[in-house]
Amino acid sequence: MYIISNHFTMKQQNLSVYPTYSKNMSTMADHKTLHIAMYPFFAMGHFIPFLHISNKLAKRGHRISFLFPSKVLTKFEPQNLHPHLISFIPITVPQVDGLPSGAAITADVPSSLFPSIMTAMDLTQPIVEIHLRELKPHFVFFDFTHWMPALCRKLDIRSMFYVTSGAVNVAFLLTPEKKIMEKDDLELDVIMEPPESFPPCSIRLHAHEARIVSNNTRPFGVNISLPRRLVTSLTECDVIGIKTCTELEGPYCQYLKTQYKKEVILAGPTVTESPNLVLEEPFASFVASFKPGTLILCVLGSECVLKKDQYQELVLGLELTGFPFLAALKPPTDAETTESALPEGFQMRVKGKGLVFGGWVPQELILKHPSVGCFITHCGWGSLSQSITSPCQLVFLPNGVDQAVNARMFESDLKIGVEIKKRDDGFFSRDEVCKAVRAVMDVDSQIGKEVRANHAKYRELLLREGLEDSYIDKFVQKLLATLG
Ligand SMILES: C[C@@H]1O[C@H](OP(=O)(O)OP(=O)(O)OC[C@H]2O[C@@H](n3ccc(=O)[nH]c3=O)[C@H](O)[C@@H]2O)[C@H](O)[C@H](O)[C@H]1O
Repeated sequence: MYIISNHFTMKQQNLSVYPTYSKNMSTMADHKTLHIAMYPFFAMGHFIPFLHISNKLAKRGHRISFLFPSKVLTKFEPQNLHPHLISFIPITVPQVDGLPSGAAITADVPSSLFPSIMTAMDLTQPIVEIHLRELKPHFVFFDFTHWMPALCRKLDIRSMFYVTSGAVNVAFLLTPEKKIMEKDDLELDVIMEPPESFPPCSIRLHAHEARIVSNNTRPFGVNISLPRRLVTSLTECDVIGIKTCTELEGPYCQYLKTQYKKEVILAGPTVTESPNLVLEEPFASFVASFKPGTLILCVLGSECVLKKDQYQELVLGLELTGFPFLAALKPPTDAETTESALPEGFQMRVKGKGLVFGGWVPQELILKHPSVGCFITHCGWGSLSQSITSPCQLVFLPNGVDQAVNARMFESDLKIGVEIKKRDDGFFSRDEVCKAVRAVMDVDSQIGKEVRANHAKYRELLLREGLEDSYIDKFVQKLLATLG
């Protein structure tokens, strides 16, 4: 049972935040200018891609009303490149029993509390309805709020499930053919293998990853598991949008279109036009102190928190490589601080050539720095999108199951990087960390040459002049076509 500590009425919702543009901007008569409301799951890995697409659409004159939990709204203002077209609408999120006060997004809590973040978001449904009735957008872009399509139908608004995690993992795990909805106790080998009519690939899940999927039946938010929530969203939305491109995931997008019998619109790789920010201290001088192409950057997304033993294997593996490194790792679940989590004497040994940072680092900016020679990523789609267009070598260390599917595709299909090998129980050692890094950093080895050549090919493909624009233009045309 969840305690809702605030009762919301129209007057309590600060409706004066709406942009002062004339209402008829969103009349159907004017088909050239769309008005889109955005409401992504309360997580950095969702906010960031929704903001990217908002900037791309606003650049073409479309209006965006971005609904944000009031507590985090100001954090994103610097990334609003078109404030005259993108309005941030603060949403007062009910306090949920068990969530630390002040916690608003997944990055604020351990993964065990992610379901409560979802519950808080589910409880905003009445507030969201009030705003949508007032805003009257053409579309709502959403992802984890499976109740959004029904709410939109009631208000004569179109709904798009905007998938920020890439297509392959949704296609591998969440289609009717996979039957993940029907049976909670799917056999492991059914989960490990691609569905029957899945595009040819060498993607397979390991047993320890399949066990995570088969156990994923607990409620994620109010009375529904995450898989059921996502399949419901995919089934009931009017149109599916995906932050990807055919050059990377064409066959999987086609498969999703066949499975869900609806339009699948691709936004392209949406390489970010990050505001021209400059790398600041303490990172700027540390990163600049190394020769080009020698620094290992290790960032495991906004949510991953390792256990202390894995945390230590990872940092000791970085030390073993002999390369300088910068690792952004949240302190492990069973340790209070970074200092107490690091192995005895480690910080003295690596002083000046290794830095373990316990908080948020400007990943995109650091990735652009010439010192960076290798990026160890957890394979969240946002980080993978950035990694493909970066010149450095890639090592994959997936944490979640969708990240594991992404890692398999990038290593065994695209062949642009190497995944750190894990034991059958999912544990990885310092030696495996070192082996994977050295493999991609060795310009003379067969694997080193192969990943460099393939990575360069995809990087050139995705950075091709006009590619981004052609995807977004087509994206808008298909949105307009959906309005009929
Ligand atoms: C869709 C969902 O995104 C989630 O988000 P998560 O944050 O883990 O990963 P990214 O998508 O890489 O998003 C992370 C985003 O945060 C940025 N960043 C992160 C850490 C840091 O210290 N500094 C940064 O700048 C990074 O550059 C990227 O833009 C999960 O992956 C989930 O598997 C996936 O389905």
